[in-house]
Amino acid sequence: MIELERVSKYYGNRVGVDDLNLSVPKGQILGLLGPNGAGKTTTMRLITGYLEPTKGKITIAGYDVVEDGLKARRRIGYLPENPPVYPDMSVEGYLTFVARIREVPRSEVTQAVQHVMGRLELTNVRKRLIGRLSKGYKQRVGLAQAIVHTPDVLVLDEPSSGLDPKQITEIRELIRELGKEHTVILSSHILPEVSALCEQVAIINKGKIVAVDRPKSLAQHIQGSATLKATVKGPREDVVRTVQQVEGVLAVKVTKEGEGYVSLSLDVVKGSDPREELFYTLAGRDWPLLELTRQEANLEDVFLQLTTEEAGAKEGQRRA
Ligand SMILES: Nc1ncnc2c1ncn2[C@@H]1O[C@H](COP(=O)(O)OP(=O)(O)OP(=O)(O)O)[C@@H](O)[C@H]1O
Repeated sequence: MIELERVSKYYGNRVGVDDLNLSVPKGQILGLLGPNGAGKTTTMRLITGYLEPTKGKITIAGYDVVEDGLKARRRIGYLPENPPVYPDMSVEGYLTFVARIREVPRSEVTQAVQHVMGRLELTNVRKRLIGRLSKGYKQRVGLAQAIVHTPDVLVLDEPSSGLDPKQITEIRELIRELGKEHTVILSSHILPEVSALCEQVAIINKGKIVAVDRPKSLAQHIQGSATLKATVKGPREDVVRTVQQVEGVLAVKVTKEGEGYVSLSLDVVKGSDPREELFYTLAGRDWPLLELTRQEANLEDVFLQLTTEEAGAKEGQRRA
């Protein structure tokens, strides 16, 4: 339903996105995850035809967004990061206006607006001015304007930004519902959001897609390279030096230090489990091990590993 082939967008000589390939099949919810400035908004604007790619090809339901712009755009509903809502219009008035712009046939406008207001639970506030609504309701209006012309594809840029936790839960529930009927691509820098909603995640960093997979599989990629958390009663420097020498331990970081004890976070070699050796080594030095836990990698670790230069370099060294 959404295809990007070798798409680049440069702003002058500045890279917005570089050589992106992405394919979202019908009915899927794909999350585009990346830190600030990674290129998420640029990707969204390219897909929706608001920006033209410098290079490459984008198609929506088979229509090229540049050559067949109108046909492609009819199939897209877009919720920008800051939706241009009109504060002085009523909810119903605004949605009617959008339905006309989006070329809903005249005879169907009223029904389309009623339907979408029902769907997003806006019927009770239909006469209210948008400017007087809470941020959560404004976001519902934003979603309503995106679906009023029943598009195949929904493009949602940071749909929960600026919402409180209760509103976030509500918006997520709505997006999950919408995902049953639409193909959705949403951008976010919030990991739990992406893991909770999306079947596929594309991680974008510095304009490039660095990984695409199911959230679970992404985490499994680096599983085995789990971290150990240990608290040891003993002198800081000696403990760190000794632990560093245990086979399978890659790096040691002190996370906390108290009177006579030290807490450590240990990176370990993929697939190895140095816990036993660690126990005997510390016992041999008469340093009681107060705590030892193993933490499997999660999506957050993958994200950090793929988007942090320092971590990336470290991973490179490990592989080498
Ligand atoms: N109109 C523009 N002119 C010049 N550079 C731009 C423009 N828009 C974006 N960029 C640059 O392109 C890169 C990608 O920006 P983009 O807004 O797509 O990132 P993002 O992932 O959406 O970030 P955020 O989460 O902060 O919104 C950044 O380096 C940004 O500075």
